[in-house]
Amino acid sequence: MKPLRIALTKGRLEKDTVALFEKIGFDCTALKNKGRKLILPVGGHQFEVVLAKAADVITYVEHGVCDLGIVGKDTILEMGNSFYEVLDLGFGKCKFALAGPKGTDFFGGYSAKTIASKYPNVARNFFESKGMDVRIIKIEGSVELAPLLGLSDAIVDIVETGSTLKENGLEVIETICDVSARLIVNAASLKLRKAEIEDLAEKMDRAKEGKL
Ligand SMILES: Nc1ncnc2c1ncn2[C@@H]1O[C@H](COP(=O)(O)OP(=O)(O)OP(=O)(O)O)[C@@H](O)[C@H]1O
Ligand SMILES: O=P(O)(O)OC[C@H]1O[C@H](OP(=O)(O)OP(=O)(O)O)[C@H](O)[C@@H]1O
Repeated sequence: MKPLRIALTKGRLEKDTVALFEKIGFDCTALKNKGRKLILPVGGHQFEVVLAKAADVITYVEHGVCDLGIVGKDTILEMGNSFYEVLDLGFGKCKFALAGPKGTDFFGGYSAKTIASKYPNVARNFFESKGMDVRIIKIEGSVELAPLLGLSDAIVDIVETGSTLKENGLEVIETICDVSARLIVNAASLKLRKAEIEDLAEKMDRAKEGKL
């Protein structure tokens, strides 16, 4: 049987994923000593971990070239989902928030607002749910710069500790929703390799709860 292929978001979610796999008892030596290699065996040759950017994790799972993926809820909310989200992994915890310059009355006044975000769809849905018409500008990173430079009135972005906002004179105006890492599964894989996938998800769930 070929290994189950798991797309894993490079960066912040890697360490916690390795810790969870090791709690289950999967050998992560190759993943921990990966160098520049992008496809690594985990748990002997039971699994193959593919290291990818967050949005690409979803693309690979949707197209079925990876059976499973580990990705933040932020990326799922932004990109939509034609896959199954089977488990909240309980790490990579942060929030989506609307934030702006400290002390400004964002919802006061009648002028049309401009919002900068790396997550334009999340921002659009948030303002649509409020019945507010805003202009949204897509920014690729360090979104906090946009209001500081006068490009936008506010931002929709991830907040974890709040340090980036604080150090740049910004504050949360409204929290939008919680974000954490999720286990996602390709629809066909879930049918064809149901037992293996359910077994893995159950192990990850138990390890997360400290029951292994
Ligand atoms: N400050 C944060 N605190 C906690 N989790 C975060 C934080 N920022 C991002 N995340 C989560 O970790 C995931 C990966 O973030 P990471 O910063 O590693 O890469 P990225 O922001 O998607 O892309 P880039 O490589 O361009 O920085 C995010 O999609 C989100 O779910
Ligand atoms: O509340 P904090 O703990 O300060 O974390 C929030 C920051 O972390 C993320 O940025 P990241 O470091 O991923 O860089 P980016 O802005 O380039 O995406 C996010 O976009 C915020 O800027």
